[in-house]
Amino acid sequence: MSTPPGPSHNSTSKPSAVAGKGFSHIDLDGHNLPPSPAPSSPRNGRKYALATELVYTESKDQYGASSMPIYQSATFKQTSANGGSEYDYTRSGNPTRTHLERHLAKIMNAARALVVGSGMGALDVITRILRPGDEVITGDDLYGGTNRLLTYMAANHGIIVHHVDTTNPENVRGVVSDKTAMVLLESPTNPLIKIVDIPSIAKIVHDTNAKALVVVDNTMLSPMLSNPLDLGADIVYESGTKYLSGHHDIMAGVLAFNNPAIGDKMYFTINSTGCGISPNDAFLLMRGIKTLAIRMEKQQSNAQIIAEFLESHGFRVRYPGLKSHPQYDLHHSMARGAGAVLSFETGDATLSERIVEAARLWGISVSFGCVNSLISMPCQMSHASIDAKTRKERQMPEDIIRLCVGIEDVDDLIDDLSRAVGAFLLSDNSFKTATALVLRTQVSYAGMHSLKAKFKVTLAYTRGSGSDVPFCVTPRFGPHGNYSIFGCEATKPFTPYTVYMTYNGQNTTGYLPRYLGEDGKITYATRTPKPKTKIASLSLTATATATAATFSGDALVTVEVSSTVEVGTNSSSGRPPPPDGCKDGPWDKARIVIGVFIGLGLLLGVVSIALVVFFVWKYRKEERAKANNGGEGANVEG
Ligand SMILES: N[C@@H](CCSC[C@H](N)C(=O)O)C(=O)O
Repeated sequence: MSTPPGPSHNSTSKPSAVAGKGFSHIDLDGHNLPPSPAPSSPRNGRKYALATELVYTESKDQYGASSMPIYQSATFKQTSANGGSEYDYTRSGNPTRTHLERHLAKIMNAARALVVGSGMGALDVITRILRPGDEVITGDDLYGGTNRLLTYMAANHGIIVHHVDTTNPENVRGVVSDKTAMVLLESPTNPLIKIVDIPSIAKIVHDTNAKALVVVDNTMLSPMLSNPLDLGADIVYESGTKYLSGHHDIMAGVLAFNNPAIGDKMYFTINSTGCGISPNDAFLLMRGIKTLAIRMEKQQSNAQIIAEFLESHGFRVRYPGLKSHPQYDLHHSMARGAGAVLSFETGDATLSERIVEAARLWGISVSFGCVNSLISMPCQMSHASIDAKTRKERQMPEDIIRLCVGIEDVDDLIDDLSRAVGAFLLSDNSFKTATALVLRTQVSYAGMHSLKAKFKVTLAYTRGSGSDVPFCVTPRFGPHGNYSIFGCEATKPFTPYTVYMTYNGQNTTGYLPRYLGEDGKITYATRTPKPKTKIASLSLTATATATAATFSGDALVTVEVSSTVEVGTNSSSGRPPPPDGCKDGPWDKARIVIGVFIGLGLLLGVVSIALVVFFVWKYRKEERAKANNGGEGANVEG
């Protein structure tokens, strides 16, 4: 292996005098540099909790601007021909970028951070230290772009890449050697959400080869949830396009290190190749970072609810916030949260595709970390650059759907997902899953009565077109006999609102049961835009057993289901149910009448005022005209 300008690889070494020191005018290859290539981004040191540090900045702006201005300038005037100023040229450095880099170094627990134009740009800077013959060890599940760059380097630059299952550190031990120049890790991996034991791998690697660099892509967790430098990594990089900026309106890549020699090398490449972030994007990234904590908290709590929702409906969900994740403990030993990216499988790639395309609120988009929720099929999108054969070898499920959860109202997200998922689950060969949905039927009810009832439900399903076909089966009992509909059903958390139903082939939306008759008959309140009555604590659980199930084509199929419903409450909240199903009760009618009266009264008032104003105006006008006529006459005569 040839020797690039080499870092000491001592991951424990403390920051040198990089901070605050004038930049050396001799570069790593011993050349004299033009004056003042921009300096470093020394760590200011964290004093407060991370959420505080994210918004707390110290800048030496000449006017004390509380938000670091955008220095939209390519060049900087110097006080003498041989330097004298901190900046000369924005490729080398720019005050807006330096401010951002200092801030990032602080929140990433790094001695130094550097920012470039994209996450892949950051990896490019890192991998430029590799030389022909160098070996790289990386995962068998990793972001498609990373895989593409490594494959390119293997084909063109003589790098040897080993893909191993990094969830087992022993697999890394099996290939690490004195030829290993870099071990490149993701945790969680993208998109299979596998967890990698960074501290164990870092130890194995450094014990075997002190020169090998452990590099971690921390994009999925962000500094909010993890600091891989504290776990033994030598370099951490992130796509700033994602959680750090949070709005999918810029591209950015961040690199951070503790070893100053590594920092100098990375800076050398950035200055030489000109990939540093622009002042404008540096400003936007800085602004985004300030809201990282609040965004991540909301995204993460939404993700947890959504993961539980999908899991409770029988899907195989990959998310480290779920106890069922095989590496739950490992993840939480390294990170402060589970993040907001999860994936799940449907068992069929075409079905997954249809689900993704049926989503409305969830945008079909690559990337993650945005305030908006996104849905994607990695094999066709973010990881499409990994060829199908390799994907198969690496056991990447073609049907995997990746969800990147945003900050929207979680009930809306679940509604949309339920509808998208449900639109296709009750199709052809998927009935088993549909049955699972039926069995988990659980609704809440703002009722006042107690009920113990046994009943038999006949469920009819007409396969419709588009995504409006509801997915879950909810028994409906009305005064006109027992019949059934398919409705989008909430489990946990309870979604009090929309139910998508088909009854007699017609799609309609409405709410979960509001009315429970004295006779134990339940009806739905349909076509109600918002529930007027707060859903009370009463819960109704229906269990059902499917006895027959064959769906084919567009045929109407009848499924016999016997169910038991138990409801028990004496809740006194809410108003009494109307006597007959969803018909409006006396109070509803009274409210309509009162509303009409108030409306008419208001209208009458407005019209009366307008008339009075008009007549007063008319009267005054006539009076003025009369007075004017009289005056003019007098003058003429005089
Ligand atoms: N067309 C792009 C796809 C970018 S995917 C972005 C990303 N990091 C993710 O995981 O979604 C490409 O080919 O790189």
